[in-house]
Amino acid sequence: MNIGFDIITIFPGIFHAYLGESILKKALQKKLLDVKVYNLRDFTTDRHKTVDDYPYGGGPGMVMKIEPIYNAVHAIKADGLERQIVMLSPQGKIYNQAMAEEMLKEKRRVLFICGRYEGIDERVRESIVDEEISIGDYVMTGGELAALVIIDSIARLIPGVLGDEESIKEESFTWGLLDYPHYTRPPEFMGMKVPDVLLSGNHREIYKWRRRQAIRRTLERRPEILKNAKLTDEDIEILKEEGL
Ligand SMILES: Nc1nonc1C(=O)N[C@@H]1CC[C@H](O)C1
Repeated sequence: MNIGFDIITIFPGIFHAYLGESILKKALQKKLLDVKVYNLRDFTTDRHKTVDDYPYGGGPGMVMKIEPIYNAVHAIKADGLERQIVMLSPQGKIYNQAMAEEMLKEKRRVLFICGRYEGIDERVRESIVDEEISIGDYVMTGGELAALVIIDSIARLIPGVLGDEESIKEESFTWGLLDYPHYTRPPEFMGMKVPDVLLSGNHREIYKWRRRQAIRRTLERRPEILKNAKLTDEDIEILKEEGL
């Protein structure tokens, strides 16, 4: 059984739009993953379907109420499946590829609580949430994009979702490095030529060139991630040649 996602949001259409296209649409059709989207307003009890209210203590904006979220989580969990309940917020652990791989490996269903407004009543964090995740140090209008980023980056790791499983093995962060440069036809465009080695058909030389480019690019742009990279002795030689 593959990983599954439940999503609590006041904007279900955001998910239907993104998950209704391309690779993820096909993956859902092939049941390589499962995503259920719940409209938080369906778990309110008043005729206005209220999900937010004014903040105690005053201040700008509105705060998401705990009762609808509690009702939604309680109803979703009634199927008895074990879930990791994740709240998306800028105060969470910064998301990365290692977390994507870990969540996939755990295969535990993930329930996303997507915030809106100024934020969510703190008692949700205290009594319902297992983990808080942020996709970066910036503030969005809602947590929906964060949930989609996590779903997308995990789904593409599921065998059979991408056409070519090889691409996962050699991409940014899988080596623990930034990606190498990619080229396709034409071989020359406005005087810019494709590196000869890529036209040589020599797979060993092409691999070495790509590895060198990935190391060089990582050194230039993100030297801090080198310390966690899975470097071979040959890589160490390249680093020395690159002056490190
Ligand atoms: N960065 C992030 N990573 O995950 N979520 C966010 C994020 O900005 N959330 C918004 C904050 C207020 C609003 O409720 C939703």
